[in-house]
Amino acid sequence: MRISVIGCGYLGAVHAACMAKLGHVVTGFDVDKEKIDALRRGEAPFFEPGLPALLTEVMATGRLSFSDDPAAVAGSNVHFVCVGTPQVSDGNAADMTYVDAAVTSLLPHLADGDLVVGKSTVPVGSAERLAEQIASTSPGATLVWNPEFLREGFAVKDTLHPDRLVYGVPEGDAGARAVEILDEVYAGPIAEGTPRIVSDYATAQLVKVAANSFLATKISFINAMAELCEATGADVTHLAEAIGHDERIGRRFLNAGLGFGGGCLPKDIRAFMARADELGVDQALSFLREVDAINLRRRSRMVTLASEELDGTLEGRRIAVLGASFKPNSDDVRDSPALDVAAKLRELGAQVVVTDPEANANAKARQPQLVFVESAEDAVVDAELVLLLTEWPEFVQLDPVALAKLVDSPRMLDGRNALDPSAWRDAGWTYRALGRGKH
Ligand SMILES: NC(=O)C1=CN([C@@H]2O[C@H](COP(=O)(O)OP(=O)(O)OC[C@H]3O[C@@H](n4cnc5c(N)ncnc54)[C@H](O)[C@@H]3O)[C@@H](O)[C@H]2O)C=CC1
Ligand SMILES: O=C(O)[C@H]1O[C@H](OP(=O)(O)OP(=O)(O)OC[C@H]2O[C@@H](n3ccc(=O)[nH]c3=O)[C@H](O)[C@@H]2O)[C@H](O)[C@@H](O)[C@@H]1O
Repeated sequence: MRISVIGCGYLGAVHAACMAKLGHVVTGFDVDKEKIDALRRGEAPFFEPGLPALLTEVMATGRLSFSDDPAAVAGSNVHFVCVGTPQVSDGNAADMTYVDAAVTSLLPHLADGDLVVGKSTVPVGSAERLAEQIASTSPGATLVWNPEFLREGFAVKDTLHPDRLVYGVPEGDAGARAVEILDEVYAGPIAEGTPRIVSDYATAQLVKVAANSFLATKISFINAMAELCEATGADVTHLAEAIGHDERIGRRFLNAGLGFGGGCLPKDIRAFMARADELGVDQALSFLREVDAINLRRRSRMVTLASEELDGTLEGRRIAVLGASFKPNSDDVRDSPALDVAAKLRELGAQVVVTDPEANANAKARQPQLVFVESAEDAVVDAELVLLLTEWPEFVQLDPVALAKLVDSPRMLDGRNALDPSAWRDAGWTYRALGRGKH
């Protein structure tokens, strides 16, 4: 198959490389020339484990190329739309300008029989609108909605071996033909037994936001329990373990702490609420307002705990922050809880020194007033308080005995319930964590 991928960010660059790995001939197009130049050199423009090696491997086959020229997509038969859908600056809705621009730039290059495959996360109803637009200029082309469920940090594995495939197709022959073509595109995962669900446009678009809403709700549920644990002296990590043994509940996504961030869960639940509002069914999703509120409360709780640890005075106090990315194994700082807390502490007068194994540069671009250093050891020198805000393995494995010698006062606030409290206490630290014991 000849495939084009429009938008080569966290989703698109991985998708393009994985499609080439599956044996297709792929052209990646992005309007960001710097990103395209890096990809052309075989360099991943962001940190994603496994992507650099995959790029090297598939570019050597000659099956993968990149361009910043929209005309480069001509000649491909399947066009994946992978551009961003961030939150609008003045509200909660998804900003559809990038998707609209991508489809508009694609239209002049579409041929009869081509498939346009939407992968971006969009408000339900977008596919129907875009299908009409495509039909008005290229009636021989068909739109499919094929949402993506990959996780950053596992993006290559999740794309090559997805846990399910969802196709939203139009009715009739065009839909049936679209299914056949997509089955050919995903022949590799399908041969491995990946389940595939074929449905209509509306369902396919809703599946994506429903999945992210469920995940966000699960995290906020355990963080609500963490609030109860803080009020009662209970331990949320034991609670999560105990309820997680019930297979109907499951242990995954029950890690209490600073809550969810990133370029997806927060903006997706807000955009979903905004869309429900437009559809007149806002009450159906009113619980997501609470999910969002619980999530944001964890960040302010962390700031309060930091202040309490320092006897109510943040002004001029030296605080080390371990972690800036929204989760480990990613350099993504979009809506990062860690960076948010670090910025707030600085705003309140603390001298904050931040370190992250991969996200320092991205974090500095967003919060240039913060001080960034290269290692945890550098960050904690003379610190009166250390905050673990992103549970990178290198932070979780830090030696509390060695670190105690570098700090001014051995006080640890664990924002991710990632450390072994007794190891830190035995090394002379005051250890506190979100949702663990009475604060
Ligand atoms: N990042 C993730 O883990 C996942 C993201 N998604 C969804 O995928 C979409 C993309 O997300 P990310 O890759 O994270 O965003 P991103 O911001 O990393 O990448 C978007 C890319 O699109 C490019 N772009 C913008 N307008 C364009 C145009 N008109 N033509 C060509 N390229 C254009 C940008 O330059 C950028 O490189 C979003 O809707 C997101 O919700 C879905 C599943 C996973
Ligand atoms: O739509 C998307 O873009 C993607 O969003 C999430 O993936 P991702 O944002 O990469 O990261 P997650 O692993 O879901 O973590 C999201 C946030 O939740 C937090 N989290 C996760 C799990 C948990 O138990 N507790 C918790 O606080 C993480 O620290 C992180 O800040 C979904 O997991 C993917 O399935 C989806 O495709």
